[in-house]
Amino acid sequence: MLEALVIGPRGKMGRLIVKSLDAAKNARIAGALAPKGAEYVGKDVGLLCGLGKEIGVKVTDDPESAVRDCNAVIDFTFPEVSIEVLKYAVKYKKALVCGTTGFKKEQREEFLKASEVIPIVFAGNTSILINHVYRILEYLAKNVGEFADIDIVEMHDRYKKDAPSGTSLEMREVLKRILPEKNVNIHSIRGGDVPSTHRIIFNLPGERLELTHHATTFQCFAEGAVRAAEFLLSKEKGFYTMKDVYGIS
Ligand SMILES: NC(=O)C1=CN([C@@H]2O[C@H](COP(=O)(O)OP(=O)(O)OC[C@H]3O[C@@H](n4cnc5c(N)ncnc54)[C@H](OP(=O)(O)O)[C@@H]3O)[C@@H](O)[C@H]2O)C=CC1
Ligand SMILES: O=C(O)C1=N[C@H](C(=O)O)C[C@H](O)C1
Repeated sequence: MLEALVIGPRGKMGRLIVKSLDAAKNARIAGALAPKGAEYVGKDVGLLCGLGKEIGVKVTDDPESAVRDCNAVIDFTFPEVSIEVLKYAVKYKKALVCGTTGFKKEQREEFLKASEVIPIVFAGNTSILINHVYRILEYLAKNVGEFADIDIVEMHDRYKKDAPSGTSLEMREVLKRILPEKNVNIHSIRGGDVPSTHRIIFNLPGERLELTHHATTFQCFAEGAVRAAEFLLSKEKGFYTMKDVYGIS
């Protein structure tokens, strides 16, 4: 059974992850970790996250006990926070789902290194459809990429801190693996309350293909995160992506 620790339960994603865990059959919310001294430390997680009921688990700001008392950590916060969380996950040998974006290269490498000890899903986008889009991009890159001008346009709400989005960077990585010399521009737009849109444009002389994914709510990301944590329970160590979680070959 999944006994998950949610990092940042008051966050946009943190709240939804708590809700998804509450709705999942074989899962329990083992804990919720807030920043040191946050005013909601000690509150019941169910009430904080809008479940409309107490679940008997209090928000804590003690990472040691929080990580020790779970079997998987789900973290959608900030790069600096996630790097701290990673250290505790390694110390207590716990599975880790990291959905945070905006990492520097050196920070990403720390996750790779840690995956020699613990199982990690590292994913800039946990939705099922986006992970199928990655597969479609491989196909297009192989078959028409050489002749196409390729651009990625991503749009998010005005509160999103990082740009380009983690998803658009992953998309470019997928394309560059097949077309290392190709210039793929990313165009980032921040505004209003758009949850998440990614459009990949393949421009050929005389024709154009536009592939667009819209997340209409953030629920798809939260459900993907819980599925990733469940996936990790049978793994001892290793670096996984959502393609592994969804079985996309
Ligand atoms: N992989 C994916 O599919 C997706 C990834 N994301 C990524 O997830 C990340 C979070 O996004 P979002 O939920 O919108 O951000 P929010 O700003 O809404 O939430 C971040 C949370 O982190 C908490 N936090 C800050 N410091 C600490 C700390 N030291 N310990 C514990 N918690 C801490 C904050 O707490 P407090 O509220 O107290 O300030 C806040 O609640 C971003 O990087 C975003 O890009 C988002 C959606 C999908
Ligand atoms: O709203 C966000 O923040 C999101 N972040 C991820 C990203 O950076 O790609 C995934 C999704 O686009 C939502």
